[in-house]
Amino acid sequence: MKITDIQFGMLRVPLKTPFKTALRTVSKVEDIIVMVHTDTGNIGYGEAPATAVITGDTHGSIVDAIRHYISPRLIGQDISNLNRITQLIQSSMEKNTSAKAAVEIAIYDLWGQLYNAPLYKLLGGGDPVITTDITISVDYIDKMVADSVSAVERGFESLKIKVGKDIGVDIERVKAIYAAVEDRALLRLDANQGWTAKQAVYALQTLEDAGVRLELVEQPVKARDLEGMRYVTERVHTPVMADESVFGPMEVIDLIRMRAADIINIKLMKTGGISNAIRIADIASMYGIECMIGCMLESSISVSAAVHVAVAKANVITKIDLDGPSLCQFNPIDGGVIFNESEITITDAPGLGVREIRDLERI
Ligand SMILES: C[C@H](N)C(=O)N[C@@H](CCC(=O)O)C(=O)O
Ligand SMILES: [Mg+2]
Repeated sequence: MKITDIQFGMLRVPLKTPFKTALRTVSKVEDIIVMVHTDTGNIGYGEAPATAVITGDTHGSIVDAIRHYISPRLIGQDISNLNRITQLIQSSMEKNTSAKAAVEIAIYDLWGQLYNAPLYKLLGGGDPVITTDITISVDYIDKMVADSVSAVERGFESLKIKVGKDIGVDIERVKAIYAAVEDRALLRLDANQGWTAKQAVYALQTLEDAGVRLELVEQPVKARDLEGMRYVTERVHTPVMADESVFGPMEVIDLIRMRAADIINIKLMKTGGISNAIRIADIASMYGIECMIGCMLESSISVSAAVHVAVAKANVITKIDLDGPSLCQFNPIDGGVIFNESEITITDAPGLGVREIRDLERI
C-alpha cells in the first residue's frame, strides 16, 4: 500500500454553545481534513484545528506545511514502513505540530486498514470503551452552575471547569459549582495560563480550606513559566497538570525532572501526532506519572485517533478529556468511533473506521 497523493478539505461544525476559555472564545469547529490516498484505493483520514493561541498553527500554516514540507517526502512511501514514515514526518520541519498530527493520524488510519484491524489493537489492545469529561466554559457564575448541572444530568461524571479570568470570581465560580454538583461529579479546573503562580496558590488553598475537593488543576500559569508551575505544585494539595507547558517528549522529561507538575496532558495537536503521544505515555509510565489525553476543538476524526491511543495506553492515560465531538451540534463523520455523550466506544472497523465525511469543502 503506497502513498500516491495527499488532499485537503475544510470541515465546519457549529458548537452547541460558544466555547470560552481564558485564551479564546469560539463558536464552531473549523478544521483542516487531510486525505492520504494510496495505490490500493485506501484513503487515510486526518484532521487538524488551527489553535493558534496554543500551538501557533493556523489553517494556512497547516496546509502549507503539509503541501510543501511533509507531502513531498511521503509520496511513494509504503504504509508497512510505519516508523520510517513517522520519522520522515517528524523531521520534515520544526514545530508545526498540528500539521504533523493530521498526517500521522491519516497514516496510522491506513496502517490499521493495511492489517485489517482497529488501530488500538495494533497499538497493544485494551478495553474499547472509555468515559470522557465535558468542558464547562468560563462565564457568569449562574450560567456555569446551570451548565454543570445540565452536564451531570446528561450523564457526565467529570466536569472540566474553565477558569483563569478573574481570581476572585474564579473562586466563587468553583465554590458555586461544587455546591451544586458536589457528590455527583469530579471537578477538574483548567485555568489555561490565566493565573500567576501566587494567584494560583491563593485560589487553590482557599478552595481547599473551604472543603472543595478538586481532582486536579490544569495549566494554572503561563506555558513557559515552569518555575511557576513548580511553585504551585509544591504548595497545593490539588494535583497540578501541565498542558500548554509541554508539547513533545523532551519537554515532558524536563518537566518531570523539574517536578513542575504531577500529571501530563497529552494532545495529538501538541505532540505532532500518535508516535510522540505514545513516547510520552511510555516516558510518563517509566517515571510513575499519570497522564490525561485531551483535545482541542476537534471533530471525531482526530479525536478518534486520541481515543485509540487512550485505550491502548490505559495503564498510564487515566484521565480522558475528549469532549470535542460532544461539544458539536452534530457529527459529520460516518463510521468509526461512537461518541455518545460521556461514553466513547471503538468499533471493530479497520484503522479509525471513517467511511464518509459529510459537507466537506475541498480546498
Ligand atoms: C476541548 C477540550 N476540553 C479543551 O478544553 N481543550 C483545550 C483548549 C482547546 C482550545 O482552545 O481549542 C485545553 O486547554 O485543554
Ligand atoms: Mg488545557
